[in-house]
Amino acid sequence: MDAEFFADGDRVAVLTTEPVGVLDYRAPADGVALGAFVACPLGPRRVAGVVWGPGESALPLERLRPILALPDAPPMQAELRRFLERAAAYTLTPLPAMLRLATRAPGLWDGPATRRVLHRAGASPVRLTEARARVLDVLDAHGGAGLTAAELAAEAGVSGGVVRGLVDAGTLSEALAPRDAPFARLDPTRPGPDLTGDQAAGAALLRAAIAAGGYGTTLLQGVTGSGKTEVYLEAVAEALAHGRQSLVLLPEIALTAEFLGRVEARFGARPAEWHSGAGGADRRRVWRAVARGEAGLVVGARSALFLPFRDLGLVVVDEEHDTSYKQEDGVLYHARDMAVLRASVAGAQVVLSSATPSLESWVNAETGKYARVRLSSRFGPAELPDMRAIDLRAEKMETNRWISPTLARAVAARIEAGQQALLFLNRRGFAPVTVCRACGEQIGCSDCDARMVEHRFLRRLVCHQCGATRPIPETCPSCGVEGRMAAVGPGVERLAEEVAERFPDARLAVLSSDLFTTARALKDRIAAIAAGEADIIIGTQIVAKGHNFPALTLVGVIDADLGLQGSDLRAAERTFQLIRQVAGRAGRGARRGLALVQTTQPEHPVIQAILGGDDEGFWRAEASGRRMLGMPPFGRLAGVILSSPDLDSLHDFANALARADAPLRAIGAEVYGPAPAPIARIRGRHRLRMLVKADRRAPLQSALSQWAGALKPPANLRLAIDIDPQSFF
Ligand SMILES: Nc1ncnc2c1ncn2[C@@H]1O[C@H](COP(=O)(O)OP(=O)(O)OP(=O)(O)O)[C@@H](O)[C@H]1O
Ligand SMILES: [Zn+2]
Repeated sequence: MDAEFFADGDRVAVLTTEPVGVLDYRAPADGVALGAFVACPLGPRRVAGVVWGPGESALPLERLRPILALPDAPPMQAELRRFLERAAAYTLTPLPAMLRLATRAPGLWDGPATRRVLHRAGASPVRLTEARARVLDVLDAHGGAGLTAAELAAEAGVSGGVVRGLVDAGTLSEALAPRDAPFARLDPTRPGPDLTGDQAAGAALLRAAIAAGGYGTTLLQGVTGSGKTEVYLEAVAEALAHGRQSLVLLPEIALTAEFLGRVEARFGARPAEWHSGAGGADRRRVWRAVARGEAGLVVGARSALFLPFRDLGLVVVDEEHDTSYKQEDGVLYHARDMAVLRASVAGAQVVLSSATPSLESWVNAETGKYARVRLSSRFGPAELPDMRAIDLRAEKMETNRWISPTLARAVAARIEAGQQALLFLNRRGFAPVTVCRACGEQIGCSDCDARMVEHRFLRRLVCHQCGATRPIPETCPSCGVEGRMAAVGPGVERLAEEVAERFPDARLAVLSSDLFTTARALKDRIAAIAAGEADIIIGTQIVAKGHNFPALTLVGVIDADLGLQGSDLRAAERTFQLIRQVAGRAGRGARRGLALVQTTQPEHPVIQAILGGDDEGFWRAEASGRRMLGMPPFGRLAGVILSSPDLDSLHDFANALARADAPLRAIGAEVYGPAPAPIARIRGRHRLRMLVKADRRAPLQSALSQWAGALKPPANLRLAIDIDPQSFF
């Protein structure tokens, strides 16, 4: 067994966050623990690292430089170190890059500043006014941890004078405490809502799994509005009762506002929040509270998986099918898979929650690898929406109009009745294509193989690949003819224009990620919609996820065919999930909802599956198709993306790589390509793709690293390997 502590002058190996990886150093005078977060000199700089084990270099001890341990942070647990190693091996990511994900809390090294906080010191004052009682309640809710006078006054909703009065009376006294304010303790003994039979059975199963300890994964498969959140909060309660921490991953930070409120209603306090949009001080506070075990529940984005939990007992992946769980740049990882990996290392339970699970998770539940909890009806009187297709071939569509007469009538009827309607179009901007009517030229990005998208709110064309913008031209850049540039096709902004013309008195809300500069603004907008401050909501896929809009009774899908085009392996699955999810926003209140799906191919099997309600039949058909082709989850894929500004050297290297495929053939894998990527150039870099397909049990990662490691790419060429790719652009 490894030593757990290194004394003064011992030789230690430190994993740094730099590309050099592990380097040997000398333990400092006070010694240092295995896993300690340290700062170590590297040339003229000081870099972050973690003590990874005993040093192994042959350098004389006096040549090694000493390290500095991070004050008042517990060492990284063996569990997290093992997880980082296994995640690195699985995703073929260098370990230092993996460690960077686990140390992304700015200001960790700032001095241990203190702040003045108040504690209970004496008996309650004789004159216990209601305001004073509130202050004491707030302090008690924080479990004895102190708060500053200002925090206390704000949280209790009283003036500073009330707090000062309690100090003068001797009930509170001031002390110095570490700078970061503590998190209020969540109380798992508070009663939850009365669960329905299905919900109670599911909650009991999850609670028992947590009480038993150890790893396990459960698929929580319940229709939209069935109360999945209530059920997994019972699992959180059980983990809290056992003194273990929980992590709830949400696919969209706009969803956290509602979730925080529900946690507060259930446990009497708010959880810690972790996402990249949070400020540095907030992140440092969460990181430390998580490391010390003081934060019982963290809600966050996928990067929260790399937090240094003291005792992780539960990970929930809400909307587990959501595509945003796959990180598509930098370290390429899938948060759902990494959640399962981390939990298996930590001896924790995983709950994957969805109305429309990924085929991967569905198959794992079918084969018994995952347990399953089913919720087959909506909570309370709410029913699942009625779903119908609108056959666009039979509708009289005006040019440059996207709302069919049938859909327009349905919208008008809802507004008349004082209800909300949602129109869904998964396309940002005003129009996807700007074309010259004189010569047919389509305006493209100068650095990418992509058309520029008109954004009318910005009054500019935007490249959705690289973000480059330019003014909307008056004259054609190709033929020079003036005044013939035209917008072709719809985006949400154009749809909004049509809605404003057709329903001039309706209040519109357009939800598209690019229209909100801050997460706060988006959250506020969503809360306003839920409160009824809009009649018609127009949105991209951000409206499909988990929102509760009680007055919403009609969902119109503008173009159901959009996702069915192309040859993407998951086109059918994604379309099914997206349309089902967005339809699931309708009729969550007292009135039954209706979803109208505009399509030119109502007989298409995927459209039929969406309308028909035979979900299990759809997944079975998808699964058997994939099994026949040896595609995931029945076979394994790795995408290889090669990019370079220089096309010739890119081709040469890709061809050399393809010829050197012996290590891949040795495991029975097939190699396809190289071929130009569907988006053949991004930010001035040409792109080629290869695809490696292997048997489910083949040692794919080791073969890939042997293969790609044998050839040295020329300068400027980047090679990225995407294990279990979700996108193929
Ligand atoms: N047992 C219960 N008691 C009271 N309210 C409940 C109960 N179960 C569910 N609800 C309420 O029903 C609504 C839907 O529940 P919830 O949001 O948990 O569903 P969901 O399955 O997560 O939905 P979706 O998949 O669409 O996000 C919520 O407003 C929730 O508070
Ligand atoms: Zn571009």
